Amino acid sequence: MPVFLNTTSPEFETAFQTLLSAKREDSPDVDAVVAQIIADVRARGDAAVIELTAKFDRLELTSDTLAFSAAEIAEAVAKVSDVDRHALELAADRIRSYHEKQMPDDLQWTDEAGATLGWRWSAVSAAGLYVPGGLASYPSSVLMNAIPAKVAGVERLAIAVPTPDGVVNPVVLLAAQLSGVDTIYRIGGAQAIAALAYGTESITPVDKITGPGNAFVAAAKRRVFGKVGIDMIAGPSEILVIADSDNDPNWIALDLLSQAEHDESAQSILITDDAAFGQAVAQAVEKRLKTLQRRAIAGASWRDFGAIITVRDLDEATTLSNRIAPEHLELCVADPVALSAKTIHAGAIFLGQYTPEAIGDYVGGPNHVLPTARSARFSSGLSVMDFLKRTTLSQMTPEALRAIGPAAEQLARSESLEAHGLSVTARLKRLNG
Ligand SMILES: NC(=O)c1ccc[n+]([C@@H]2O[C@H](COP(=O)([O-])OP(=O)(O)OC[C@H]3O[C@@H](n4cnc5c(N)ncnc54)[C@H](O)[C@@H]3O)[C@@H](O)[C@H]2O)c1
Ligand SMILES: N[C@H](CO)Cc1c[nH]c[nH+]1
Ligand SMILES: [Zn+2]
Repeated sequence: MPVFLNTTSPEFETAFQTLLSAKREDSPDVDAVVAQIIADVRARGDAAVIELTAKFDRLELTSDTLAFSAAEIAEAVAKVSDVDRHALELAADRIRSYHEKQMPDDLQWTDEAGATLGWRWSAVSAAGLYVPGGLASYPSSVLMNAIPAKVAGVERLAIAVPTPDGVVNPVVLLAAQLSGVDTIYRIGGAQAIAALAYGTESITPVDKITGPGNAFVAAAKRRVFGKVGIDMIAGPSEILVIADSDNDPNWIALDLLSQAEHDESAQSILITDDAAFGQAVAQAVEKRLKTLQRRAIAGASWRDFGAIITVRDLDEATTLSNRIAPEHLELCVADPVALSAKTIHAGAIFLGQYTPEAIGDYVGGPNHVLPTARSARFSSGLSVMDFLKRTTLSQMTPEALRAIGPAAEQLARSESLEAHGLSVTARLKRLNG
């Protein structure tokens, strides 16, 4: 059973704190293993990647087969049904047009001192997208990672997807093709991250690595950060639903289960101003769990991390929601726009009872790679900005240098950085004759 909390109870604050700090991920000591794998890939390149792929994915590769060939991709993609293709194309189109609107403008102006200032955006040259293997291999996540990169203007896009026993999801390959991915490597884990970051004889290094993965992938991303950029370390999925009693309990139960079925460590929380409605949702969840395909995973998540919180009113719901800072927030209330306006910490907000979170996972348009584990307090979901860098621009005229140079000379003196000051002084001397 999930926990049932009520804000009128004297024990509420302690129980809520426990909910917020629940440790939802096993963190086995993988870092030492990952450090060793990265060192091995750096030292031995292809040979290390090939050996580790044989060991962990039971797949024998050569330098020539690390990447799928064009013929292999075409053969796999031909197996995708028309209905799957059309759904993926619709999703890709909607994700692309949403992300196109995120592109920021360059800006330049001349200030009162006569200095021309500004900034210019440019894309990273190459990005590597990690796609988890096996059952966790989601074509939708390929679109969500690759399309913003392409919209940002990334020239070279590579994917690393492990294919345990040689098995690959053809829809993943189609998603890569639709998004404009150049190369698809059939490798995974820390060795894939190391190869993308440092390069090998057959794998050209990239500048930025994005995408989710297991503990080995996450530890490797942390370790290669600095050599390359990374997006974030994504944790287990989360959903918080705020719902009044004017909802179908069955719909809300399914929304809670939609994230619970991702992972035993996922977290689904309902906040409602009607205790009886909360009970009805809890019953609907139990009923659904009897037949859901992924009931073992969803059931464990709901039992260990699920919660139903009864509040006095919807203002109190928003206060709690901002403290939780969920990855996904559904507002199934009469005036979702008003509640949304009061929300300051959430990765993505879904307004109204006709906007299930699953729409955002696939076809809404906004990105589904979002901050988890309360990191929505200080970060945002994946966007074109993750694949862009901002370069600042400054141009002084003689008048501008005369106007602001002396202050630079003074600051250089106060920092005892003589050459700094002199580089300004030398120019001012010439200008001032
Ligand atoms: N947040 C999201 O959007 C999202 C989406 C999809 C998947 N995921 C997460 O991605 C993860 C997928 O995990 P996965 O394991 O199925 O696939 P994965 O691709 O992340 O990892 C598979 C790789 O792990 C490495 N590995 C496994 N055991 C190892 C060991 N003992 N030592 C060294 N390396 C080892 C192997 O190299 C293997 O290729 C899950 O945690 C899932 O929740 C998250
Ligand atoms: N909800 C996941 C992110 O939290 C993303 C996803 C992919 N497929 C379905 N859902
Ligand atoms: Zn999902």
